[in-house]
Amino acid sequence: MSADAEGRIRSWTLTPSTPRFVPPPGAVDAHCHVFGPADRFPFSPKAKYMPQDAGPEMLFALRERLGFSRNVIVQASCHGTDNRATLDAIAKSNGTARGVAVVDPEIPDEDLDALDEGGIRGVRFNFLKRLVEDAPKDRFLELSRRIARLGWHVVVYFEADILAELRPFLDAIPVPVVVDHMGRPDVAQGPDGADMTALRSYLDTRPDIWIKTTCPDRLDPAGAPYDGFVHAVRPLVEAYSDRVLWGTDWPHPNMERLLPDDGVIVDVIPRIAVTPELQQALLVDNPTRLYWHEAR
Ligand SMILES: O=C(O)c1cc(C(=O)O)oc(=O)c1
Repeated sequence: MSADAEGRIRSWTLTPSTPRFVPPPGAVDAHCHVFGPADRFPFSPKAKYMPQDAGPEMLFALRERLGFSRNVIVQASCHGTDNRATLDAIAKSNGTARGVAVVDPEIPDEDLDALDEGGIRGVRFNFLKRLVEDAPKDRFLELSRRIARLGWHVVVYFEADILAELRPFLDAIPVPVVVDHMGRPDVAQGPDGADMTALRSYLDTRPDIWIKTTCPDRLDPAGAPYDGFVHAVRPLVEAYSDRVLWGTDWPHPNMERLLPDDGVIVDVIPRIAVTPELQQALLVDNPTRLYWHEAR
């Protein structure tokens, strides 16, 4: 594990390998984060982990190395509801990054407008108890109604064992829903296992539910080259090709014990999206529709 003198943890590899796969022009890393820099953007007092700085310069250098053109920066839980680090990274991107915020559900409309101006296109609701203290469903629902006027969506992060319990809440969300890391299915169950079956039946209820086919490193206990992840996820990419997204998840919050290699993670893409058409949808067309829709 890599911790510095202050106990701040590094969860990313400093020298990722260069992937063999070359993403199509305009490819979007649609799930990544920034941490700090903490001297300008301190972490939340409620943060469940204290990472080393991983700011926009590092993110954009990685993007270059991996062959991507754009980023969607998702507010990390360690920054709580203070979105300044995410907004700062978007502002430094010259229009090549958009973001997803975490906000207090009672945020005033003017503050939502300011976030929209700063490149935010959705809000994230996190249901992982190891990351956040509470997830007030009623207040989240009210907020999801209020963001409809902005054309935003909701991003939800939950684990497979609570999908059934969350269904009434999820079904009531009146804007598009993006499911982080596919709702963390047990990929070892395979493509027809209970978790994937439950996810598919949720996806089949509405055409505006999207999934991020991300995090082989988190979801495949067998590790690289992530054969179990590929086996379980490839059929999903094929069945829902117009509503799948992909991202590195850099700087891989809480993955300090395994330090995922981003180059290896990128090389999973052509194994889950096996044709140029599927790759174009996953990496370019779908994220453009969701995050750069005004530019079409
Ligand atoms: O599984 C995680 O630990 C994790 C944490 C965060 C976050 O802290 O925001 O974001 C993610 O996408 C995944």
